Amino acid sequence: MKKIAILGATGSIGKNGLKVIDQFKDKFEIIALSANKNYKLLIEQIKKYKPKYVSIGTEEGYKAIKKEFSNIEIFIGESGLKKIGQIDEMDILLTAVSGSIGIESTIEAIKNGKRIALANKETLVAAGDIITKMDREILPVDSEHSAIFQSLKSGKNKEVENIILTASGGPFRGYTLNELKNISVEQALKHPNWKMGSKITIDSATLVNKGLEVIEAHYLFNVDYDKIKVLVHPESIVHSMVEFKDSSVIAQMGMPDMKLPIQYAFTYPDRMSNVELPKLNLGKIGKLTFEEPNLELFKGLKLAYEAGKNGNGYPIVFNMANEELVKLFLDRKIKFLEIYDYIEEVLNQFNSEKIETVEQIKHIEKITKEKLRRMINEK
Ligand SMILES: NC(=O)C1=CN([C@@H]2O[C@H](COP(=O)(O)OP(=O)(O)OC[C@H]3O[C@@H](n4cnc5c(N)ncnc54)[C@H](OP(=O)(O)O)[C@@H]3O)[C@@H](O)[C@H]2O)C=CC1
Ligand SMILES: CC(=O)[C@@H](O)[C@H](O)COP(=O)(O)O
Ligand SMILES: [Mn+2]
Repeated sequence: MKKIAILGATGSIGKNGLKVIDQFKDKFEIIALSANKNYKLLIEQIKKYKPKYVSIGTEEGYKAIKKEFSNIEIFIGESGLKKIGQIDEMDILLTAVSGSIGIESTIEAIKNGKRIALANKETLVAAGDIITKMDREILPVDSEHSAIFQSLKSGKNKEVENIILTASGGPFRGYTLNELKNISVEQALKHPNWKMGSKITIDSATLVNKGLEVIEAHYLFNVDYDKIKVLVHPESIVHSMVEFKDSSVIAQMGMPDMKLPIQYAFTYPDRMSNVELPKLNLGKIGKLTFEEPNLELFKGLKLAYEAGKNGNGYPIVFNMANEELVKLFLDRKIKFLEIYDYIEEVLNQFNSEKIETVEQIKHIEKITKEKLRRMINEK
């Protein structure tokens, strides 16, 4: 039995992770679960999966869980997430929180030699310079990176010519600048193919998600940015591709369902049948289409390439500015295109520094948030 801990069990990836575990009761068991605000769902999950440890984000949630369960260890807040990362009995940590809040827990689990099933891309974007220096086993859960990981098995790393990340293009593919000016929150939350949490859904609409994924791919696979390409593929069936030196292109395909990459990260190097996973029927789908992304209009992707290439703290600023701006957009405090404007402005004001510690990351994140607040208030 492999023991799995889930950071962010109440979210979209967390719940899909639990659905995978439901199919393999003889192979996986839950050792720990975490949530932020949704303690009611966490309580239901505790009843079903009987974890030994849980972590919750709020005092109210802590009290409610404590009242109901006397036999589990309950942690709270950011330090609670870190403690989940330190659990010795755990075999695999599924990092399914949204945002760079997952950094410390992920680093703790890596230090302890645990397998990371990594969905939480913001953590790798912000802490890639630290994490890539550690001995680690990271199995990508992000659908594109799982596809690349699988496709890379067809050749040697030094034989890779290009990594081609596919992008759905989001709900605003083909829109004009004028049409993008007055996008509503409701429009931006309608992803054409995937049902995901609100933060990543907005990131998909701005193409910042693809930008984060470019940086994620750089850190995961140690590939230069000029070899990481993005191709818009509105059907989200080809999850990504690897082009090798002999011009052979290997792609991984499947229906858009996150249970597959989650399961592969749990079962790797084995593959297992799961009746819950939808079969791909290309005959029924008919056409697969591809087009180049519009980097001038969807500036989030262009800014991500620049931040990634600059390195030295720029990816931290890019990511944190975006996290804050997405919250403001969801709260209807800024407009859709202002996400790009403010990211660009805050990146322009940053002075690069070599990243060696988590404290540095936290400091840069704090300064970024302060700068943004000032910029927005002064506007
Ligand atoms: N959803 C998807 O299909 C995909 C997601 N990803 C990545 O996976 C990660 C999770 O995405 P998704 O599942 O969609 O997100 P959701 O918003 O659905 O879930 C986020 C989870 O993290 C918890 N959480 C949020 N903020 C905090 C915090 N400050 N402290 C502790 N816990 C917190 C939430 O708790 P609560 O609900 O209790 O408040 C929830 O359990 C992201 O990094 C995303 O980019 C990658 C590929 C696909
Ligand atoms: C499911 C997944 O991995 C998401 O990151 C997805 O890729 C988002 O779709 P976009 O291609 O629209 O960003
Ligand atoms: Mn993805």
